[in-house]
Amino acid sequence: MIAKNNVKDALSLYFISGTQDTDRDLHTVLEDALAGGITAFQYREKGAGSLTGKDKEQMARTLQKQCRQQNIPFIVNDDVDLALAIGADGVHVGQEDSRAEEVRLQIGPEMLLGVSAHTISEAEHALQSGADYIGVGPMYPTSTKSDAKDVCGPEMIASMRNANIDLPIVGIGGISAENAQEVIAGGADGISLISAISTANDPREKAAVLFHQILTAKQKR
Ligand SMILES: Cc1ncsc1CCOP(=O)(O)O
Ligand SMILES: C=C1C=NC(C(F)(F)F)=NC1=N
Repeated sequence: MIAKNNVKDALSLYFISGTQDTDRDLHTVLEDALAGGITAFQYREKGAGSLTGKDKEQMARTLQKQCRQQNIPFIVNDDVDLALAIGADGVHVGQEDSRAEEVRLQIGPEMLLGVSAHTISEAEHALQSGADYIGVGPMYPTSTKSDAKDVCGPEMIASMRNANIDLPIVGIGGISAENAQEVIAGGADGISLISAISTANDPREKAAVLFHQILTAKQKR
């Protein structure tokens, strides 16, 4: 179980993927990304052709093992039952209905709870619901999530900080090596991304470049 006192560091370079996000074997992509220096991984199996049931559980268990070997937190998107069944380090849920409070009761105080937030009020609600971190976005246009909300940009993170929201925040949506620094400059503790790594020719190299960008941006703050 990840120590809750260094969630901000753990979220510096937060890779998210499901089998739908790459043409390669996801295990290989994750292995490369871990070698490149990602600090957290979220298994997000979503959309047409995604794994379900036992296949999904087996995939989750093998990916979790890869993360465990590197002492990297393994988070499950949405599927709380799966997260509990395999003893994941955390779950990430959307803001819809009062899901976050319910999920916190289901997972207990130890597991990490991540909540998506698109506005200051959603961020405050997530905080009250017991979230350990919030994912704010989309930072930039993205084609990875078809139902993504309007682009809010790193400015949204800055306004959350000005509203004294000091929960760990990761920016998400359309993040690449070219704009990662802006997201950190906006006040994020880390960046989370899918396609920049899942579709990279060399996921290891890409992760290393992104990690360096984040360190550089954090030193400039
Ligand atoms: C899951 C999610 N939530 C907001 S945007 C997004 C997709 C991010 O994918 P990418 O990093 O490829 O833009
Ligand atoms: C929709 C999402 C929004 N944010 C995040 C995270 F980056 F983890 F915070 N994960 C998601 N699946």
